Amino acid sequence: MSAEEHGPARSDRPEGGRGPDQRGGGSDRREGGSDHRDARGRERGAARASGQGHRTAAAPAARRRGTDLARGAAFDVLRAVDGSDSYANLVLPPMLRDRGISGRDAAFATELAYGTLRLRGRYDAIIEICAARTLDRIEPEVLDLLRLGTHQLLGMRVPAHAAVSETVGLARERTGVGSGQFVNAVLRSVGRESLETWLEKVGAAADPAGTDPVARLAATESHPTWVTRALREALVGNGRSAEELGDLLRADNVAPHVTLVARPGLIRTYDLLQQTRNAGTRGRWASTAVVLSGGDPGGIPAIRDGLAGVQDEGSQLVTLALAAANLIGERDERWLDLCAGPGGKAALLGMLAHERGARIVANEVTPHRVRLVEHALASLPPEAVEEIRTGDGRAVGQDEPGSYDRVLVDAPCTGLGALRRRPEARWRRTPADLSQLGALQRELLASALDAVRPGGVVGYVTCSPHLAETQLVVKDVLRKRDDVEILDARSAVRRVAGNAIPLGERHDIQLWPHVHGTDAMHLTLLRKHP
Ligand SMILES: C[S@@+](CC[C@H](N)C(=O)[O-])C[C@H]1O[C@@H](n2cnc3c(N)ncnc32)[C@H](O)[C@@H]1O
Repeated sequence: MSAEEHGPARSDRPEGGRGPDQRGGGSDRREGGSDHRDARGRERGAARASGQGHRTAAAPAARRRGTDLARGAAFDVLRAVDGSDSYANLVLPPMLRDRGISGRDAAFATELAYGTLRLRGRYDAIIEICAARTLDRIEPEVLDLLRLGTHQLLGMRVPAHAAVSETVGLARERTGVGSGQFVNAVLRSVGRESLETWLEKVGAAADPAGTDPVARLAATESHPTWVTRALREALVGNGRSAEELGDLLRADNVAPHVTLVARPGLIRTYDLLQQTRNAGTRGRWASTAVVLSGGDPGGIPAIRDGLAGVQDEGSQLVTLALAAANLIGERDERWLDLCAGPGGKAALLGMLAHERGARIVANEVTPHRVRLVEHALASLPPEAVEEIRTGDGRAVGQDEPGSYDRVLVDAPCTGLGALRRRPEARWRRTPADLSQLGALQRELLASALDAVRPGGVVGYVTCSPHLAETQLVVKDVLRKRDDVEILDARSAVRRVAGNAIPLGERHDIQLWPHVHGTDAMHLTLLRKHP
């Protein structure tokens, strides 16, 4: 899972660890990865020359074994995701380690597994056409093999003969000779057309009358239709054009660069940059952000020592903005992170508080995620942290009314703003999640507003742009109270990101992957009347 996490606890990785697509061993930033591969799918030409490829002196037989192992690992990841609800980014890295898959083979396996999962919707539509049968009439294991083969053909540009023969070989090994023939026939059919032609066909199948561009985009850009419609509504509801939808969906299909946060007071951004040895550049918006062009963040000393972490720039920005918001009244000494696990924002917030002589309380409901918060805050000076506690954030407002100067509610949400980081997430979520999470989001925000002192500020944050999790939650909670005003969060964000950052007409903030290069984070700043 990513450096940040959203939604009910499903991942147990400390902030400093590698997130989805935040691994070493390669990058699948292209929609489908490198386009320079030799007959066995290895990178060559520009990709190797740029140093992305890991050079080895391995003999051809050993190389062959490497790519076979990589394809086998990608298949096993898809099976784990399908069969046991596992998360690809939690399953793949240890699998690569256990099987001794490294360097270019690890990069190949990563591209293959994550890219296939992201583009599954698109590939399923193509496979259905080529197999001339509905997907429910294909064995799940065989379907995964077809998806992997299709991604090699259309997403990774592995030469067709290698993509087909290697996948057929894997099919024979894993699912029997009969399935090998079927896989061979379907993949040959896939390989007969270009990606562009397939996108035309898939789009036409999804929108035969030519009247439903959203259904067409959902199919071609591989998002569930309900998610696609919700993202369109979110664009429009935030004053952006529905015409941007394609760009947004395409941005979701590209793995983001790993972004680091230099925790203020622990390390300067300049010094973190030095430690990246020319692999890092400054972030676009947050003064704390360093963007890596490649490599393993775990190898950077500041990450190992907890002076820096892996954190999306949007997460940094909303945290910095909460700290920059204007309070009324002098006191600014107790800050609360109501939903802190696994602790990325709490670590940044804690250091921002410390710089000002304030202290943070980090609250989290799930005990094992409290351990992650403890890990994330371990490198902070003891005087920065008042308490790390296990508790239901919904009770804090009643238990400690008016106690805090600043409160962060980074609410559990669908995570629809971080799809680029979580290869399978878009296929897991359902509209039913919205109502379950919506009730919790409202209660947590109401509790935070009770817990903040008069004149204090609450930051309501989601990693989802869905209107039902953002604007509607705030509207509903405020309908029941008259002691709160919505601040113009744009001025706080401009103070920390500069005036060039594109923001809309609204007082709340919605960031976008295709505009800001961040996750689609939402921030509303609310101040209690003094
Ligand atoms: C979006 S994540 C927070 C991410 C975190 N701020 C970070 O940057 O690392 C939401 C967290 O809220 C927690 N949570 C869910 N229900 C809660 C509740 N009732 N009270 C407190 N925390 C809750 C989840 O376990 C999850 O860890």
